[in-house]
Amino acid sequence: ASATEKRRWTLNDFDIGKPLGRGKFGHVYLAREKRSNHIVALKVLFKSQLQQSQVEHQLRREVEIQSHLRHPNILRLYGYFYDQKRVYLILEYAAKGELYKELQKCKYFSERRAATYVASLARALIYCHGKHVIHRDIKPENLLIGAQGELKIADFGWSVHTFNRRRTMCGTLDYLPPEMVESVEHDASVDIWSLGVLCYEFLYGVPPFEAKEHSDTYRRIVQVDLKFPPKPIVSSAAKDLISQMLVKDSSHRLPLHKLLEHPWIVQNADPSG
Ligand SMILES: O=C(O)c1cc(-c2cccc(F)c2)nc2ccccc12
Ligand SMILES: [Mg+2]
Repeated sequence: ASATEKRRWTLNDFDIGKPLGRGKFGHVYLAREKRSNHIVALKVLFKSQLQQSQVEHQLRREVEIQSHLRHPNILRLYGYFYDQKRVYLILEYAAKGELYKELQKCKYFSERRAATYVASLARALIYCHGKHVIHRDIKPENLLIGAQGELKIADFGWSVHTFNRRRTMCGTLDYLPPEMVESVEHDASVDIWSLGVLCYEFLYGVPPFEAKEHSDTYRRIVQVDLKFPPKPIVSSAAKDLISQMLVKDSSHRLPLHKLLEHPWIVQNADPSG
């Protein structure tokens, strides 16, 4: 049987290593599965916290979705188990860590690096949409970097159909498309919008509709108040792609398969992704 296939896991199956980070509901640790020596990331969530925030059903559903997705640019969920106080998620270990830290360090990315990331995310989203999974939470905090520098979508904010109002209350609005900030029904094209926001942030170092107050960000999103600063210098091909994704009418956003044929992606993205 493969090292990480469906089994009844317990904490004794793992040697626990250094903490990799902390989230709202608990910590993530480096861990090694004893039988296979397979290195994983073990996410430890406190049941009390999950109950307080009333997210246990969302977590179950997202774990269900995540465990069935298989794509090089989507972080694997190998399994889960729980004890009296905690829920443990057995996750793929992304050796080069969090993308948002890399973006903070570099300030912004080269056009080749940005295009390579955007193309790999587009392929991952085409895969998800093909399985009727809408991500809805594409932002730097939810992206990790694998050992070969490849991007991995790492968030459990996945959901198939429900719209979690609470999420928009506490999370940043920056990445939400008009139809979500206006709380009208939405479809897979919300991910095209968020990918456009991400592409802008990769190239300029800040998201396009950033403002001091939530209310100003809200207004800039619904008005699609898109401006390209003079610095850093960005090619018109990149601006053209972003302008075709950040379109208010969701049915007029550039479809993801067309994105992969856009000149800026074809000329700049590293095919290996
Ligand atoms: O005590 C439980 O049965 C329990 C199970 C799970 C759970 C079960 C499968 C997958 C998953 F992600 C989480 N989550 C919880 C969250 C709060 C309190 C209790 C639980
Ligand atoms: Mg998240």
